[in-house]
Amino acid sequence: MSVIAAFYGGKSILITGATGFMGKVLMEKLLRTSPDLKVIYILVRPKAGQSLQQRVSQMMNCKLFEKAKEICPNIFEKIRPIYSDLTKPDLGISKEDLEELLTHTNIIFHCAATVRFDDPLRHALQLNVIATQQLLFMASQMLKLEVFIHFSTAYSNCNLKHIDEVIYPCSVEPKKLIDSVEWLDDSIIEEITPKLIENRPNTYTYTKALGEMVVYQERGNLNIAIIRPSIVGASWQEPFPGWVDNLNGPNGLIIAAGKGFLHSLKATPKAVADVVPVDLVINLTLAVGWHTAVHRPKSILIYHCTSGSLNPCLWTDLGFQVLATFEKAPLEKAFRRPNADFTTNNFSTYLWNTISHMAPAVMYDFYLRLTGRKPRMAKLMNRMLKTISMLDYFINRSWEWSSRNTEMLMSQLSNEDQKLFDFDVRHLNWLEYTENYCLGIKKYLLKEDMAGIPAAKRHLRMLRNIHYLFNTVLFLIIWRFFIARSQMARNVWYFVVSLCYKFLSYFRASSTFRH
Ligand SMILES: CCCCCCCCCCCCCCCCCCCC(=O)SCCNC(=O)CCNC(=O)[C@H](O)C(C)(C)COP(=O)(O)OP(=O)(O)OC[C@H]1O[C@@H](n2cnc3c(N)ncnc32)[C@H](O)[C@@H]1OP(=O)(O)O
Ligand SMILES: NC(=O)C1=CN([C@@H]2O[C@H](COP(=O)(O)OP(=O)(O)OC[C@H]3O[C@@H](n4cnc5c(N)ncnc54)[C@H](OP(=O)(O)O)[C@@H]3O)[C@@H](O)[C@H]2O)C=CC1
Repeated sequence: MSVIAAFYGGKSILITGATGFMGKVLMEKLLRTSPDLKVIYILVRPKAGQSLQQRVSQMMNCKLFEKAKEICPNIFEKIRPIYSDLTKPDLGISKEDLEELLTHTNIIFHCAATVRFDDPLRHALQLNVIATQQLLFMASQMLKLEVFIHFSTAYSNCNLKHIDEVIYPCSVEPKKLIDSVEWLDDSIIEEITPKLIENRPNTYTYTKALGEMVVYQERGNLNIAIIRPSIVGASWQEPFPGWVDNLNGPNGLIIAAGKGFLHSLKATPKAVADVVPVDLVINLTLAVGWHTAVHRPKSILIYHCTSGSLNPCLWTDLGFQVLATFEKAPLEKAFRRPNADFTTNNFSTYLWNTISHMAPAVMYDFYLRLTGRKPRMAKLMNRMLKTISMLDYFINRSWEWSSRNTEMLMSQLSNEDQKLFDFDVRHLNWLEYTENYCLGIKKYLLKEDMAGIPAAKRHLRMLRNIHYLFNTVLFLIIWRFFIARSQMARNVWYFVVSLCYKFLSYFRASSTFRH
């Protein structure tokens, strides 16, 4: 019997961010491996015109939960959605719901956050810091709470090269900042944001660092652990390979490469793609929850969940594996043939952005206009270039994360738990993982049918022919232009034509001779 699975049996578990990428996988694994858990409270806000119940049933009816439903048939009874908006006072939770949570909750997994890189500081602070503070306050009143697991990111201290499993001090006290933004005007906050985040690239990494500090300062007697994953990618094995449902991290650019939008990307040749599969992160999280509750460490332990030091994969290798997969299983309705390369300096990046991104988009928009349709490609390209500029910082640098706590935990698991909750990234085969990742994007994110692959391949062949035709016509036009204007070009042209003629005559003569 798995010790970890048994630990979650009979427990009342509170998850924030359960409708997010990691939250769903966490919930799925809990229901599949500990179907005898008592209840999972999930804090949800209504969204896109859907009520709480509608959102939750739509989520639970997705393919991700199919296996869990077989093992835990009464899955809907195990989930108790609770209305909450984390940006509201007291997290927007009603008095009755709060009472229930305070009385019953045994375990908290705090996943909710804004992960946008361009969020205004006020909003990022509200979700990643103030909501965490409020949740800690609520946790401190819980009668049966055994453990509080906080999700941070390995990049919360990306201003450092080597990052240890410790909480680093922030230059501004989180509480002082929270007080200040209450009365500061939005325009002033925007002005001081670059000064506050200093050498971090965005408000996300900055507020995640502040969030950790708040956890440390307001820990009281709570039994807390912090998980710091790097870039979380599609599932590796569970509940099936390749599951992914959003455009974050590398996903958007993988699609852009597969659809033929992305043709060049600046990446330092030796920079490591520190991607970790979502199921591996969740396995570590559940192991940490068990360990922290049972062993009650004296201080807050931080667990890095990264791949670079134990099983590194470079962005360049990952990129070429992505292209190789889309060669075998192309995405439907590609704009151009997937054929991308990495650039290493700003000049070549600018050049290729102009030639292979903006120029085809502008030409295609011209064609759309000519055929009476609305141009849209240049807008899409600009959006992709904006995304690339936001991710540039992470693709062109490498970090070292120590992982002593994660390794210590691995050594404490039983043989069965090491298999059921495998978080050893050394077991990952990158080639196989990347292939499943791309196929997962095709199937689960873009909802493309694998039966459409022959048609997608035909479409790519047609694009290749258009490409050759276009290049030939372009060459002839340019050449005609030169010939008309320069004697030198005409001389070269006559020389080449006479050479070809002599070559052909020689071949014809030698083949006649042989017969
Ligand atoms: C040469 C071969 C290449 C082969 C491929 C190689 C791939 C290499 C990829 C390298 C990626 C490196 C990634 C590093 C990430 C480090 C992460 C640190 C880890 C974390 O802790 S947090 C989790 C990560 N968080 C994110 O990734 C969020 C990033 N996104 C944003 O902040 C915003 O979305 C962004 C980029 C600022 C764009 O904002 P905006 O322009 O306002 O657009 P919207 O988000 O509102 O969306 C509008 C529209 O675009 C679609 N969308 C959203 N995101 C993407 C995306 N990444 N790519 C493409 N399209 C995207 C979205 O669905 C919307 O569509 P609509 O139809 O609704 O308009
Ligand atoms: N994905 C990654 O690559 C990494 C993620 N992390 C961390 O892991 C955690 C989970 O990330 P991930 O699952 O990817 O993020 P998602 O963006 O997929 O999910 C965020 C979750 O937070 C919820 N949320 C956001 N705002 C509110 C609000 N105002 N009220 C209530 N709920 C809200 C969202 O709810 P709704 O559905 O209503 O929007 C959603 O459930 C985060 O803490 C993140 O910092 C760390 C490293 C890497």
